[in-house]
Amino acid sequence: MDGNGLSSDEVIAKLIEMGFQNSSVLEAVKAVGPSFDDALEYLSNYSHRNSRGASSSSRCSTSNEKNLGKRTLSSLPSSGQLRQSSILDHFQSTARPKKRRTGFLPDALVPVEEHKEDLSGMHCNLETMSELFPVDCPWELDIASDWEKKVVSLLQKHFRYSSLKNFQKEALAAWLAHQDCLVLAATGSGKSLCFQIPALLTGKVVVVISPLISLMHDQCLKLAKHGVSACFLGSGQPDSTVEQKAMRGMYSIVYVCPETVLRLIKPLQRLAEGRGIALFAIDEVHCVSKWGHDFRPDYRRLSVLRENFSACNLKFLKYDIPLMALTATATIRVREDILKSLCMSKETKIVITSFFRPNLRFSVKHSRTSSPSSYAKDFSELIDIYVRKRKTGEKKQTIISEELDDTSYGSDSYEIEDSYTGGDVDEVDSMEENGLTASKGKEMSVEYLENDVDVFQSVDDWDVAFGEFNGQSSWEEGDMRGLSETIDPPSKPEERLRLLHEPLEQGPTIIYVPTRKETLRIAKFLSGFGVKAAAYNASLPKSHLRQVHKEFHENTLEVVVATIAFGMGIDKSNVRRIIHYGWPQSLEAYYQEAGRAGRDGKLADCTLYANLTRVPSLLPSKRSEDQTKQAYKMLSDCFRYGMNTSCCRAKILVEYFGEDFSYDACLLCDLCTDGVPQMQNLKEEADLLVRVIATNCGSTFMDDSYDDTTCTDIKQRRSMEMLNLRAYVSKIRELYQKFVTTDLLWWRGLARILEGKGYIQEADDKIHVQIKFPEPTKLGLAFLRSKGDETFHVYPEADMLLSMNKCTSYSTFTEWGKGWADPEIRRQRLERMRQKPDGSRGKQKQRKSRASRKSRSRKSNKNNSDLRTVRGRIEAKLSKYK
Ligand SMILES: Nc1ncnc2c1ncn2[C@@H]1O[C@H](COP(=O)(O)OP(=O)(O)OP(=O)(O)O)[C@@H](O)[C@H]1O
Ligand SMILES: [Mg+2]
Repeated sequence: MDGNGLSSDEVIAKLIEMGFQNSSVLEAVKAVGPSFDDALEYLSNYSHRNSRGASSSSRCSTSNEKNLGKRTLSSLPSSGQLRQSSILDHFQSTARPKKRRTGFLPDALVPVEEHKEDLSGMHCNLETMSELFPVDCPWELDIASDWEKKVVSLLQKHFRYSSLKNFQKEALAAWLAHQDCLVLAATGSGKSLCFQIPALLTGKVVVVISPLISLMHDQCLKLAKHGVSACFLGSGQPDSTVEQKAMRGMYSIVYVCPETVLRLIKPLQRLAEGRGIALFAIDEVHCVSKWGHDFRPDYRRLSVLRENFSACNLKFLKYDIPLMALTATATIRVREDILKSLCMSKETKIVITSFFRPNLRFSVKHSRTSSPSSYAKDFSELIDIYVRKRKTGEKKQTIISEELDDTSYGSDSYEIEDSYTGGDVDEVDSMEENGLTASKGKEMSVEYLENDVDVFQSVDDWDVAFGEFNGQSSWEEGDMRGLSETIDPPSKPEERLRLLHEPLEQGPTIIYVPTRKETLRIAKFLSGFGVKAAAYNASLPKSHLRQVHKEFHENTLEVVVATIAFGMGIDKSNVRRIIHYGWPQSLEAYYQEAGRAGRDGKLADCTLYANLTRVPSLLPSKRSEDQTKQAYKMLSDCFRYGMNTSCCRAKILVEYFGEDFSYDACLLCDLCTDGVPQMQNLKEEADLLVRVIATNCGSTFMDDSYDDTTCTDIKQRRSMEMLNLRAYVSKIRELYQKFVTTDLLWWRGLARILEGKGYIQEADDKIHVQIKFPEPTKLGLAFLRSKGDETFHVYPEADMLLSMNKCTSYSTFTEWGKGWADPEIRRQRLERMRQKPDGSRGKQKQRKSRASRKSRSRKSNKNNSDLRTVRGRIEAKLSKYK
């Protein structure tokens, strides 16, 4: 320390800052010791000595002199050995011995301190880089002191955000402490920033593992806008040089799919030794788990990251490179699986925020969701909203309403109107007819897809022309506008109540459907009414998908009708409606997709239209036995969510993810606003159902000693005797006249309620979405024996309410149908049919059904030939691009 309390390093740095040459300063300190005043005096004398007889080589170049500006203070030596201060000098003077490295400075390096900014955009070799950000240099010490301040300045500079959110702070603090971190935060909460900031803060590279190329592409584009260089690698990357450049450290953020990261272990190790890797971020990490909704086997192999990037394997590392795993949809079981599968450290910091999205308004509606007549009923409001916005003409409005009111509306009966006002009518024709309006382009029109479920896309689902994104200057006018509109979602109950009275703002809609075919059918239907709608599913041409993405982000599209292929991570702030048209496959998928709505914090609607009279059964086609079981379990949870009539929807959703919902109710969902149905005392019915089941299962079940978990011999026997719920309901109808007309749908709801109470359970080894082979439990038998309690008050569930509603239009529950379930009515009807003198009615019926079979087959032939024509057209068009 010198007399001013400065260390020798600080004395050196200060003198260099003042503009003295590096070598002179070192010589001065060597000569007079670490004293600032003495060294300054020495340098002054040195200057005089030199001005008298120094060689020109020791003088600073004249070009620097003119740059000195204010720095050439009168108090400082005015001679030529002073030169402009450079951060490189400072680092060189204090840096450790150089290591040999190759590579480039990142093209959009964004150093923290102001003076480092001079370097952005510059290309120099990595030797300089390693001086700036030496791998084993304790940059963390430098950053740790006031990292929050530095982050805020980066946030403002690049993203125009004023501060970090608490969970983002926590995640960054864990990373600074070299800890692994699992971030569980709601959709749209800003998880990406947790792994983007470390790249900006350190100048090292952040490697992000992401499941979809479309998602990587989206994020790279955004980063480029924010002035951060990024690229993605993988089979979707057409430019082979991008990978080499990335491995030499030219991009701050490198997105890779799991397959690629596994292939690139060695180059990544070299990158870690060169520019350095600040962090491995595993986004959408629920894909690791078999118990999650979107399992990707390659995600499980990511445990190699821990092995290959630990300090004990890579000697140049002081600490293991931290892992940061992020998701918005992980149940407790999935979380445990993630930690274990990725070999995350025992000290992994778990950062968890509420999964609650207070500005989302959830509701469930019954719909057959199967034909244009249901589309007409369910989408009339949507069509009105979008078409009214553009077309003020009364005529059009009337036409739409008339058409939509016609519930007998057949699949072939609607006319395609001019629609798609933004485009040239000629260009729209066949595309619109086929629901592919996105690209205005003449790409293709299809109705050729099988009824496929999009399970998941392979990582190379997306081909893009360019995979590198150079950070360009941030913030165009439009972006700024977008940002200023983002608000904090209402967390206080009174704020949420206020939302109730606000209309939805304008913005796009995403309709999620289970099958690829439906994406086309619904997009076609909506386009027919003039809505700018487009289909999106994994089997459509990449060029079309790209176009949909583009137009969706540019607000040119009003509605995207998609399978789950258009889900994870999509970050568009003003999506106002998410419609699920048909049962989703899990609540995780549902919440993930619903999470695309209202990311600007404003009110948004999430509506599930599902056929509440049918038990869903559509499952992914490729799955193991284990996965099948899990898939049924998840589908079952989803079904129960739809059937629920008594508990706030948001509460069910967040509790599904293991969160204690602290708000009681969201105040916005259909059940919070419309209220719950009246409770009913179903003691008699419940008693009856449990009794009939218990009686059939054998007298042992009525025995006091029965234990539903341990009695294996009974269980073996019962598999022989298993009756399904339908059979029990028939028995009840046979035995009790009173219940002859109570349909199966109603009993199905009651069975679920009894199962929920623990009175009956599934006897089958398989998992069923709805209890199928009921057997009584010990609790159920106790319920039968209980004499005192004569009430069993419950809320009827959605299917029970539907069956009680006489106006139900679905055929399975018509009086005619019900009649056949009644043995007496059935006997009478059969008798009457036999008695017809010439069986005329029977013949007439046969004729009718033959005619309808013929017409069906004609239709299907026509469809097939249409299909062939369309396919031909598509192939012809696609061949042009080959
Ligand atoms: N600190 C912040 N201040 C203000 N807005 C922020 C902040 N961090 C993130 N955001 C906003 O949050 C939006 C969503 O961010 P991001 O895409 O990272 O969400 P996510 O949590 O990854 O969601 P998902 O789970 O759906 O992928 C961003 O577009 C941005 O506008
Ligand atoms: Mg995300």
